[in-house]
Parts: sequence; C-alpha cells; structure tokens
Amino acid sequence: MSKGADIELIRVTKRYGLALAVDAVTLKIPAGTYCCLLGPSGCGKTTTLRMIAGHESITEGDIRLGPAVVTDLPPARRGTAMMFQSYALFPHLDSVDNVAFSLKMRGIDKATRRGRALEMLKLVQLDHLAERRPAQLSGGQQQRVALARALITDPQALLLDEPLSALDPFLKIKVRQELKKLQLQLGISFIHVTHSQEEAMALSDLVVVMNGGRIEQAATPREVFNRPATAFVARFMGDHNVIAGRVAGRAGDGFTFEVPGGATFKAPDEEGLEAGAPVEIAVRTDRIRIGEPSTPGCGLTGLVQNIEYHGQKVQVALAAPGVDDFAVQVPESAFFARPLSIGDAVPLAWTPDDIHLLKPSPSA
Ligand SMILES: Nc1ncnc2c1ncn2[C@@H]1O[C@H](COP(=O)(O)OP(=O)(O)OP(=O)(O)O)[C@@H](O)[C@H]1O
Repeated sequence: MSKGADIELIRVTKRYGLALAVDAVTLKIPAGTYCCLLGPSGCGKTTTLRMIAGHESITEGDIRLGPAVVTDLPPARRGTAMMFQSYALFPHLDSVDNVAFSLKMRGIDKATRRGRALEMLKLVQLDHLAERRPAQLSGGQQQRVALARALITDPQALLLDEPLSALDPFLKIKVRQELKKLQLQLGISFIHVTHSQEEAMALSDLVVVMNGGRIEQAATPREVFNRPATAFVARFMGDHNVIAGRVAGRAGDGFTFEVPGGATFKAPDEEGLEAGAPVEIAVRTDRIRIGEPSTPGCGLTGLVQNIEYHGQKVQVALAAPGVDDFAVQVPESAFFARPLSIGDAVPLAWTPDDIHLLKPSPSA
C-alpha cells in the first residue's frame, strides 16, 4: 500500500447552471487523516467528494494530491478510489472477480489479479466468501467487497459516499469500527460523506461541517463540539442552546449581552465587540444546573415545556422570556432524585466560562 498524500482543495467551486452547489471551498486534509464531510441534505458534501474523485468536473479552483494538481485528471489517474453508496457491484461476477475488475481493465493477467483480489478480500475478512455473487451476500458483506474493490488500486486516499447509510443500527456501529481500524492499518486518508453527527464524531480526526456549499468549521470532533464556530454548527451538532441577543456593555473581564425579553447575561471576554452589536452565544445542555440558584447574569428561570427520557439522561425543554427552546440534559439519577413536571418554574444556573460566543455564518 502507498503511504498516502495530503489533499488540498483550493477555492473549489461547482456550479450547475446558475445554482452554486459548492462555493470556493478551501481545505487541507493531511495524509493519513480520517476526514468526515458532514452536513444536511443539499449542503454540497457529495459534490465535493465527487470532485475530489474526478467523477464531477470542477467549475473553478484546484485540487492537489501531494505535489500533483489533479483538477483535470480522470478518476483512475488521480490516486484516489471511491466506494459508492450503492456499492455498484456487478451482479454476475463473484467476489473475487468484482474485486479484481479494475486490474482486468489494466490488462493484468488472471492469476496475478485473482491473487491480489484474494489478498484484498482477506484484508476485509471476506476471503471465505470469495466465490459468492453479490445476491448471495448480506448488505454488510457486499460493502466489504466494495471496499476491497476500491482498495485494490492501492489508492493514496479512499473516498466513501455515505458508506453506512444502508446498514441497520447494530451493523452500522460494527462496520464503523472496522472502517476506522482499516484506515489506521492502511495509513491513508479516508474521506467519508455523512449526514450523521454521531458517525462523524466517532470516526473523524477532522470533521468538516458544511452548509449551503461552504465550510462552517473544519476541526477535530472535540473542538467542533466544544467550540462550535457558528450557530449553524452548534445547532447541527446538537446538545447546545443557541441564544441570540445584543451586546449590552463590558463587565470586568467579559461582556454582557441582553436578550429581547430584557434579561442580561455575562460572557467571557472577546475582542472587538461593540455595544449594540448582535451576538449569538451557545451553552451546552449538559452544563446547565437545574434547580440551583444562580449568580446574577449566569442563569434564568425556565418554565418546563417537555420532558424526554433518554436512558442515561433526561432531556428537559424549557422556555423563558426572550429564550425559547432552551434544553437541559439532566443525568438520570439526578432527575429522579428531584423529578420535574411540565409547567414547573425552575431556576437554571451556569458559569460564565460555559458561554461560548458564536461567529457569523460564512453561508449567511
Ligand atoms: N447534477 C446536478 N444538477 C443540478 N444540481 C445538482 C446536481 N447535483 C447536485 N445538485 C445540487 O447541488 C447541491 C449540492 O448537492 P449535493 O448532492 O452535493 O449535496 P449533499 O450535501 O451531498 O446532499 P445529500 O446528503 O442529499 O446527498 C444541491 O442543491 C443539489 O440539488
């Protein structure tokens, strides 16, 4: 296997007629990275992946793989391989011949290509089903054949379009672990398109959150979750409350902001914020203490709107003047030690360090 190469997207743009699907995306994926392109339907993640693969032309911008500009190269000459969502296996060929197909196209003799195909099937632990055709394999097994078929070309990066979406929830988690293990074993970059936050967090070294054809944030899962760049990222990743307000003034080593209902909150220092400027802040739903009196500017009183049992946690939805849709996650044991009911008015408290200032969205 090759050692892999850095992939660089430089102001990569895709237009379909007048519609802008991908808008000047710049991104560097270091060699050996597990990278997930994450975002809602239509955000441009599949188009970005297909441009990296060479299955979609690039309207403007460049893509580099290592030192080479691959922008105009056909897929087979890029050094990337793609695993499609549908697996795209040939129904009349057995696993070995499906995996060996690209070597056949290159004119490699039968014994050599079957030998290589068997090695690849062994890598994905499917050598014992080498003689079976796709219809005789489960969904998870077909996916392994598709993986082996992509990897036989010895790519510097593997591109995966929603590879887990067709699997049931249990298999999804198992295959997810296998994909990560395989990526670490091969040492090449995997670029994986998904709309699942959980999948991206579980797998990635680098999560690229996309919205409206642009990158909202590209960072480690922990950074994206703890310091979401924008309100879109905070809402999309979930488990955050986003509060919109205006800067009211400065206070000590921080600033205060006011929500439409008139309540004022404290936030840590941030350069360049002027009084009156609109701001959005995020606070994690598990950082809020329920039923505890707060210090001034670090809490509010909420009216319980809804209670959902989530197993380890109970999710409580509340409303307060100027802050609708405020959610608090309470550990199960703490909730049932002091249960709440819909309609209860409860004090909520946090510390100023739990307030995270959000930036304006690049796709706004
Ligand atoms: N062949 C095409 N012709 C015209 N518009 C297209 C074409 N392919 C994609 N688009 C548009 O480009 C935008 C981005 O599409 P893309 O498939 O990349 O999104 P996505 O984030 O992968 O969504 P999904 O999760 O639904 O696959 C969408 O608005 C889509 O409608």
